[in-house]
Amino acid sequence: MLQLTEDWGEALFSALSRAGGKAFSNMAVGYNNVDVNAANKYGVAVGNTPGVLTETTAELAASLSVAASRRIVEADEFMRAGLYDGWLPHLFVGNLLKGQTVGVIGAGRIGSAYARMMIEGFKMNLIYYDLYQATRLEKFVTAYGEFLKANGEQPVTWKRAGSMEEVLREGDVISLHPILDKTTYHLINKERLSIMKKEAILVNCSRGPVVDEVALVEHLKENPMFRVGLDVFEDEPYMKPGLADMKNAIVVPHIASASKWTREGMATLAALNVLGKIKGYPVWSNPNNVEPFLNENSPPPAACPSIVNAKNLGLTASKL
Ligand SMILES: NC(=O)c1ccc[n+]([C@@H]2O[C@H](COP(=O)([O-])OP(=O)(O)OC[C@H]3O[C@@H](n4cnc5c(N)ncnc54)[C@H](O)[C@@H]3O)[C@@H](O)[C@H]2O)c1
Ligand SMILES: O=C(O)[C@H](O)CO
Repeated sequence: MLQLTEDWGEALFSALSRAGGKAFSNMAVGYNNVDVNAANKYGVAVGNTPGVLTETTAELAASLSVAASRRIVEADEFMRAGLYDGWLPHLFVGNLLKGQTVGVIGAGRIGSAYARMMIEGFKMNLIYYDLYQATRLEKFVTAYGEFLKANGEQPVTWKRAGSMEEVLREGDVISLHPILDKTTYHLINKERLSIMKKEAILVNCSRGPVVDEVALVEHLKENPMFRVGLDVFEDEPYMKPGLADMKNAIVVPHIASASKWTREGMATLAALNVLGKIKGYPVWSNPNNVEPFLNENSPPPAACPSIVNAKNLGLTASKL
């Protein structure tokens, strides 16, 4: 069972295979640190831990969105520094979320859960960009909009953007939730930052290299009302020079999945991926529904919860 901080490629899979190893599992849903082709070459099953961190990660992205919008960290520092001198109309004025547009790039499990939180919680309108249509999310927003309308409130709306640029131009709060691969590396760069609203909020709880962090630091310097909430960084555990000095950045150390329930669930799923393979179990048919593996009151199904290269290795699917 491995951490996302370790890069697994040809040399390690070859060594694992020589040592008789048949399975490997990241204790993470993202597996950009794993060369799956190399694992395929040596017949090693690669596990990950989907689903169990969806809500926890989305909650952190929502927290960063609110904290950045309302300048909570800056205000906390100000208060602790003994600088508060009494109420003032212009003290830490931030952005109202209600009625604004939330932009989601990568509307998969976590992106969709985050979108729902911002829509249900703050009655924001949605614009999203993904390679695939997020049908369930669209249906939810439509139904919620109708519910609000029936109650005499302004309905929320959704739009699937034809391009990422459309989201960047229209979003007031934009949260990044794609996988990291070559199509999403430096997806947010100097040019794309320049088309965002001057007072927009950008949140990244996906992977650091999705954002060109050097360009971001420059943008933060030039646009003091542009704010970011970052859980992940290009060169973890380091930040690019200048980022730590920016008042308009909130930075936390890759804790998006750090709730007790989720971390225990991730450990359980990663262990069951490896154990299941050793026992010769088939692969669970729906890695988006891993709940049966997490029930403390009943034994887990006789299956590997999530093997990303199951098809490549010709592993059988569970009939459970
Ligand atoms: N910060 C953290 O602690 C933390 C926790 C969990 C997950 N993550 C990251 O979040 C990622 C997403 O997790 P998930 O469970 O929602 O995965 P997911 O597979 O359900 O969602 C990823 C979405 O990204 C979309 N996508 C892929 N390439 C894209 C592109 N070029 N442009 C736009 N969209 C694209 C996919 O179509 C998919 O809908 C993980 O891969 C991981 O890297 C980080
Ligand atoms: O991909 C993941 O699961 C995270 O980055 C760690 O929770």
